[in-house]
Amino acid sequence: MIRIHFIVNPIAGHGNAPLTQEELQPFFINGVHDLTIKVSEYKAHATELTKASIQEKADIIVACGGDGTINEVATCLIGTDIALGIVPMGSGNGLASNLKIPKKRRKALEIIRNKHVERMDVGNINGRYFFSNTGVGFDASLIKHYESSEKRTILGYISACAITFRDIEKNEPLSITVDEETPMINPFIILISNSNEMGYKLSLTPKASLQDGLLDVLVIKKIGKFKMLWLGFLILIRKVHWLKESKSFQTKNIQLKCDDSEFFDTQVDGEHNRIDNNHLNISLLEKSLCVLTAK
Ligand SMILES: Nc1ncnc2c1ncn2[C@@H]1O[C@H](COP(=O)(O)OP(=O)(O)OP(=O)(O)O)[C@@H](O)[C@H]1O
Repeated sequence: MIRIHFIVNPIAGHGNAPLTQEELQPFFINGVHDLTIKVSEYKAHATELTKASIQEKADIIVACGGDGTINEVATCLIGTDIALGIVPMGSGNGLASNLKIPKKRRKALEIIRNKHVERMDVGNINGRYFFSNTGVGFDASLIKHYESSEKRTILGYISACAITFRDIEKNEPLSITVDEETPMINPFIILISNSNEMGYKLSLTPKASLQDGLLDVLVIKKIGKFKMLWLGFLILIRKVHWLKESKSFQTKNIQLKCDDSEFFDTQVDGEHNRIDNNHLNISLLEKSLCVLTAK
């Protein structure tokens, strides 16, 4: 018997399409697959449910949600032989896109049934894991405002974007050093990515691979508002490297240091995460997660 546990985030992707036992059963075989559905009731609950599923000897644990849900589930599976399945139900679904797991539920469930396992790299930022990307600067501020608005809708996103733009000029100067290089004052973004997709088919690190043993880093120095509009356009056409204030490179390990603050506001797989340390150590665990993908 193959024990498959589905951990469902009911609010992911605005919670419009819950997953039910009736919907799942036709894709699996009675007597071969033993299905369990668990619903996450609050932030970080998916991690508790996954730990319980590991105790219950699940063979496959499926994260049903977006990158935040995947992060909570997959964090418990690192270094185990339990395969992570994904049913993309989030808004952006960055990691699922990189893994070519379609949003069409039937196709995503077929991938789980077919059980084709690959190993992928996992990032680590000061002890916390990330699977898609992490970063400081504009994206971290945007997500912080988005989460505090409590409106997980496109309007909430637009309003968070407007507040982040407005506040950019007001921010206290923060001097940030990347590795041992010259400090930068208020860099626009420092994005460290394992995946080539950020969600919504957007990418700031199109050359990133989940299996190359490397992190792809994008650093954009402080830029003015017109340059930000130009950057927005370059993101849409996947040509961020045309911006002369940008620098991209690959590495296994990167250190960030902030001289003017005792903490970093970061985003980790699209969720705000305050790290109470003025030093960030970001590294990679090669091929440490088993994930189900299309062949
Ligand atoms: N029942 C719940 N009520 C409120 N929040 C929840 C609940 N269950 C899970 N969460 C939280 O929901 C957050 C968002 O989840 P997730 O990232 O999967 O969806 P999304 O934001 O729609 O997708 P994406 O990240 O791909 O854009 C996660 O931080 C998770 O901890």
